[in-house]
Amino acid sequence: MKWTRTVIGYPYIGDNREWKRCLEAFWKGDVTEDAFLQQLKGIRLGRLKRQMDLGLDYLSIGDFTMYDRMLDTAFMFGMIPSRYAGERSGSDLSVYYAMARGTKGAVACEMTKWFNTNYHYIVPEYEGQELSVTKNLLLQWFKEARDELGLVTKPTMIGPYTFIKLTKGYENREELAAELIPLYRQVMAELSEEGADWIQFEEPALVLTLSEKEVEFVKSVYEQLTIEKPACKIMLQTYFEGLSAYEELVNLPVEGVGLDFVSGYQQNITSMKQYGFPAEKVLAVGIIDGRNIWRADLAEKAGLLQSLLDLSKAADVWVQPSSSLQHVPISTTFEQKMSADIKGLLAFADEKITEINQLVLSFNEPGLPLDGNGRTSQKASSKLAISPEDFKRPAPFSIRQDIQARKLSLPVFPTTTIGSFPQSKEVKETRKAWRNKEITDDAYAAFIERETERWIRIQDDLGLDVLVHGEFERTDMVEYFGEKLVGFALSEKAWVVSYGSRCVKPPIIHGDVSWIEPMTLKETAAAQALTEKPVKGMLTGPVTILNWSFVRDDISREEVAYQLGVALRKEIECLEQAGIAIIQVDEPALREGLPLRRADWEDYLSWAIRSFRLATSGVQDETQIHTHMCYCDFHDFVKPIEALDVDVISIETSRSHGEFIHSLQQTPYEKGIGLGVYDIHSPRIPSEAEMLEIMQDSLEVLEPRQFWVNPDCGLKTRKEEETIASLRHMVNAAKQLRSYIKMMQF
Ligand SMILES: CN1c2c(nc(N)[nH]c2=O)NC[C@@H]1CNc1ccc(C(=O)N[C@@H](CCC(=O)N[C@@H](CCC(=O)N[C@@H](CCC(=O)O)C(=O)O)C(=O)O)C(=O)O)cc1
Ligand SMILES: N[C@@H](CCS)C(=O)O
Ligand SMILES: [Zn+2]
Repeated sequence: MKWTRTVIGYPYIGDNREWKRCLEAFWKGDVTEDAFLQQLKGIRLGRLKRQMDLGLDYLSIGDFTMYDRMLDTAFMFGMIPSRYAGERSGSDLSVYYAMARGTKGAVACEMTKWFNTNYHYIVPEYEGQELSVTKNLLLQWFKEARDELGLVTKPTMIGPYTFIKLTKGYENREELAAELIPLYRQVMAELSEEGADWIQFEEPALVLTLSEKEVEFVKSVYEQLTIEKPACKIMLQTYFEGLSAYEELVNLPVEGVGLDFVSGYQQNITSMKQYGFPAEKVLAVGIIDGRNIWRADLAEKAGLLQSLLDLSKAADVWVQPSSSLQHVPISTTFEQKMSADIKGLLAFADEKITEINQLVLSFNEPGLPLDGNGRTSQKASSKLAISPEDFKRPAPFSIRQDIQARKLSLPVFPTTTIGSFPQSKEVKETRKAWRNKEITDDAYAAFIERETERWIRIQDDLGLDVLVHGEFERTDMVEYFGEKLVGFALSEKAWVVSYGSRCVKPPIIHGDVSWIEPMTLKETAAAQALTEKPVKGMLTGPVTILNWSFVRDDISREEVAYQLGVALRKEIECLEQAGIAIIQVDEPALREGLPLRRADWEDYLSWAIRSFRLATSGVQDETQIHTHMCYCDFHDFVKPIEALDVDVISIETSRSHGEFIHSLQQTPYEKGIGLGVYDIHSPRIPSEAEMLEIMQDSLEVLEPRQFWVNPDCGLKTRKEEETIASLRHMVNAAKQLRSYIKMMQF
C-alpha cells in the first residue's frame, strides 16, 4: 500500500494576513511592483515551508493567488474583456487588478460565491477573444518551489469543465472547450518538461446535479484533453459533495480521482459500493473536514479509511482534507485568549494536517492510539417552545402596506442605504486601541457616537429618505452578533478569505444560542434621536449568522437556525418597543446556503425561511420589515423571497441587472423592492445617468409604489469621498425619476 499525505490547497493569507496587507499597500501605491512581487514570493515560500514542517509528502502550488484563482485562470488564458483595453498600457498586473476591482473607465468583472462557501470568485467573461497561454504562472511557481526548496510539487488549477461552467458570455461551450483544451495541454506539457509528475484539476462543478448532456460534455472534454497522452498525470479533484454520475466520471481517462468523504460521504460511499473504483487509479480520499473547524474523531476516521480501502481496493491512496483548507483559519496556536475548553475542540488548517499525519501513521504503525474529538463534555441541546403562529405576521402584506405608508409618509422611490458606512482607518484603529485597552470603554463609545452623528448629518444633507446608523460599532455583521449572543466563541486571528483581499473571522457556535440583552438598541436609538427621518434598525438574519459561522455539528443546522430566530425575535421586539419603525434583517447568505444538489433545496429552504419568519413575525403591522441580499445570482429566487413575507427587500443587481429583471417578468413580485443601482465593490463613482437607466429598466417590471432606490450592498469598504459622491448621484437620479414619473402622470 502506498500512502501520500497531501492537501488540495492551503490558506494563502498568511498567519497575520500579510498577503492582504501586501495587496492593499500595492494598490495604494505604497510599494513598487518589484517589491510587491518579492513580498508575495516570501509568503508563497513560507507557506510551503510550513507544510513541509508539518510533514506532508506532496505539496501543492497554484493554490496561491494574487487576487482570485478563477481570475488567474482566465488571465493566464488571455480571457480579458475588451473594456480593459485601456489598461494594457500599464503592466500585466494593472490589467489583472482592473478586472478584479474595476477602474474609472471599466467596471469590474462580476463576483459571485464559490459553490456553497463564503468565498467569492471573479466570473470570467468570454467575448470570443483569441485565447493563448499568456503567462504560465504555475510553471513559475513550480520552478520556484523546486529551486528554492528542492521540492517537486503538485500544480493545481481550476479544471476545464468547472472553468467553462463558471465562465459567462459564450454561446457554444463546445467551441470554448475546443479553444481551451490545447491551452490546458500546453500548461501540462510545460510543467512536465520541468519535472512535474501530476497536475491536479479542481472540478467542484462535477458534484452538481448533471444532466446526461452535461455528462457527455464532461466526457468529451476529458477525452479531448487526453486524446494524445498528456505530459503529466491528472488528478481529477472533486469536493463539496459526492461525485455526480459516478459510474461514468470515475472512469474518465485520468490517473487519479479525488473524492470528498465528508460533505459527499453518503453519496460517494453508496456509489463506490455499487460501482467499485478503477483498480489502476490513485484514490485521493478527502477524509478530514476542510470546511468546519472541529477536531476529527480519528479512531472513527481510521475505521472509515479502512472500509474505503476494502471497498475500493485502491493500492495507491492520497489522504487529504475534503476540500482546500482555504476555507478554515491557519492555526489554533495563534489563539491566546480562547478558553482551553473550546480550543481543545478545534482543528484549523495546520492541526488538520497533523490529523492526516496521525491517521496515516496509525496504518503504518498498527496499535498506535488515536485521539477522539474531545467532545464528550458537550451538553445536550435544550428544546425551544415555538408555536405555528410564531411564523406568521398577523396581517397580510396588502393590509400592512397601507398602514405602513400612512405611518412613514415616504416619497415615491424612497432612497436608502444598506447599513454600513465606511470603516475608515480611524474607525479600525480606534477599535484596535480599545481592544488593546489603550483607550477606555467610554472613550470608544463616545467615538462611535460621534461617527454615527456625523454620518446621520451627512445622510440628512444628502437628502436620503430612510437613514441608517452606519454600523461603526461592528467589525463584521456576523461576528458582532456572535459577540453579543450566548453560545458563541470568538477568535483573535482565525481569519478566512471572503473575496479579494477581504477576510472574515467567523464566530464559532459551540453551544445553545440565546439572547441575553439588547444588542443594537443603544446605537439605533441614539441615531434615531438625531433625526426626524426614520432610522432603520439593522440586524443580521438567523440564516446568515448560521451560514457564516463555524457551527456545532452535534445538533442539526435547522435546530441552530431556530435558536437564532428566537434570539433575534427578542432583539426586534426591543427595537420596536423603542419606536424604531423600520427594521432590516439582512440575509445575504440565505441563497448561498442552498445545498449544491437541487433535490436538497426544498428541505433547506423550508427551515431557513421558517427561521427568518420566526425572527421577524412578532412585530405589529405598522412596523416595516426589510431584508437585504447580495453576492448571488437571484434569478431563480423570487419565490423563496416571496415566502419570507418581508415588506421590502433590497437586493444586489447592479452587476447582473438584466437577469433579475427577467426573473421578475417570469415571476411577478408585489412587495417593496430595492434593486441595487450601483456596485459598491468598486472604487468607481457611478454617474447619475447610469443609475437612472437602471431604475428606468426596473420600472418596466415594477410598479412605482414598490420601488426603492439603494446601492447594491453596505458601504463599509468604500472611502468617504467615494461614498458621498456616489450617494449624491443616486439621490439626484431618484429625484429625476420622481419628476419623470410626475410628468408621465399628466
Ligand atoms: C457581506 N459580506 C460578508 C460576508 N461574510 C461575513 N462574515 N461578513 C460580511 O460582511 N460574506 C460576503 C460578504 C463579504 N464582504 C466583506 C466585506 C468586507 C470585509 C472586510 O472589510 N473585512 C476586513 C476585516 C473586518 C474586521 O473584522 N475588521 C476588524 C479588524 C480590523 C483590522 O485589521 N485592524 C488592523 C488595524 C487597523 C488597520 O490597520 O486597518 C489590525 O488589527 O491590525 C475591525 O474593524 O476592528 C478586512 O480587513 O479584510 C469582509 C467581507
Ligand atoms: N447591513 C450590512 C449588509 C451587508 S450584506 C452592511 O451594510 O454591510
Ligand atoms: Zn450585502
